[in-house]
Amino acid sequence: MSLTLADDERYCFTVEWYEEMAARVRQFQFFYFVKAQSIEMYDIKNRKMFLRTSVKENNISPADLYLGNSINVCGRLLNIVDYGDDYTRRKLSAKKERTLGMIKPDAVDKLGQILDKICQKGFLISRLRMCRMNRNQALSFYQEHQSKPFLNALLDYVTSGPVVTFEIVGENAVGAWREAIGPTDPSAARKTAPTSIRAQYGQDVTFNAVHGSSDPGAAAREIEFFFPSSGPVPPNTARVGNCTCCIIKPSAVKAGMAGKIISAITEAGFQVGATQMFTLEKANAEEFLEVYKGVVHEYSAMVVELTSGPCLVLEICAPEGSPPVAPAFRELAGPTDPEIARHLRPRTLRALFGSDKIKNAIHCTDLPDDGQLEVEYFFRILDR
Ligand SMILES: Nc1ncnc2c1ncn2[C@@H]1O[C@H](COP(=O)(O)OP(=O)(O)OP(=O)(O)O)[C@@H](O)[C@H]1O
Repeated sequence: MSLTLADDERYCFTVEWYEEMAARVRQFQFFYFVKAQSIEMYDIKNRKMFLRTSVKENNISPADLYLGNSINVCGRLLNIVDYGDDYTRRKLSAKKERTLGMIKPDAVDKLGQILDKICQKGFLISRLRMCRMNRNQALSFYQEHQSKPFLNALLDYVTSGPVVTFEIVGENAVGAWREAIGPTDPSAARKTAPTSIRAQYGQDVTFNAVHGSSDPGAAAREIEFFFPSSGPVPPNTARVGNCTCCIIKPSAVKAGMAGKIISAITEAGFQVGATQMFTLEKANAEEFLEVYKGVVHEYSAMVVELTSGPCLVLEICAPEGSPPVAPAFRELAGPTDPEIARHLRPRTLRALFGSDKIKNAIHCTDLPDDGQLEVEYFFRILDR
């Protein structure tokens, strides 16, 4: 018996797409049919069907369907702005709680290890950026501690260097993340929650490595602080000096390899000057990869891969006075094809983390002179 769409479980959302050619935001009803594995979009203003496509072709799963997320459907970047019906709201809202996590300055050099641990604990990171707060911003973030005796020490601490902030989405995200980080004081954590993040990476009650929102209200406010839809945010930390660009590709992010790749990069002596999660529109991916158009016959597949989900962009830097970083980083990246890399250079990133020529774990800048340009593209032009 064939399944009609009317019998199928269906999730419905309101989504927005910024149509660049017309410079306007268009609204659609977005339908996700669970059993049929199909997607339909209905143009709200023009009251007609806009497109019908398959879930597989667009690499979208129910885990991607939550408010605030951006999904790529047929090359269009859609922002999920609201539930489209009560059934979807009831069914999905409890499963899609959000919270804010932060890696504090003393633990940012453990970024790879902490991200890996977050991933192993099964959390989904939906947005992430490295930034640096000034004192006023830190005071505003920690407004509930204005009268606490430790306020000054706390402000000194969180403004002493970059922090990495991220949004986690999932069932009971606030409580689950608080449990994962452990008690405020790392020495207590080492006794009562030895596998928690503070037990493993925290030093003392002030320098305790990570933050987690205390309740859903605080989470909403803190997410808005670091990821507002408009208005100022603490700036990203890109230095754009002796640097090169590395993109951990969507397939590697989805496979949970981002933390391990970052650890391999820092263990090889490179510094991560800045990092941010981006979900790219087709037009941006085409623009970024334009140098390969007509040169590399996998160009179209590279664009599809780069737009297939969130990627993590890193500014790779070397310590002061080092030789140009781009050629050295290309050595660590290894040959484009992971199969060749595994034969010739088995310790390179693509040999260790890539699966094929397109899903080869990372993009890295080809020509040394382009390193700054690629870093600027993400951190000066596309940032937010
Ligand atoms: N007694 C203290 N002395 C010094 N610093 C402290 C003290 N208590 C807390 N802090 C610092 O202030 C931060 C906020 O304190 P709070 O009581 O909200 O703890 P928390 O909720 O476990 O931590 P966070 O809000 O960072 O997730 C702590 O994470 C820690 O860095």
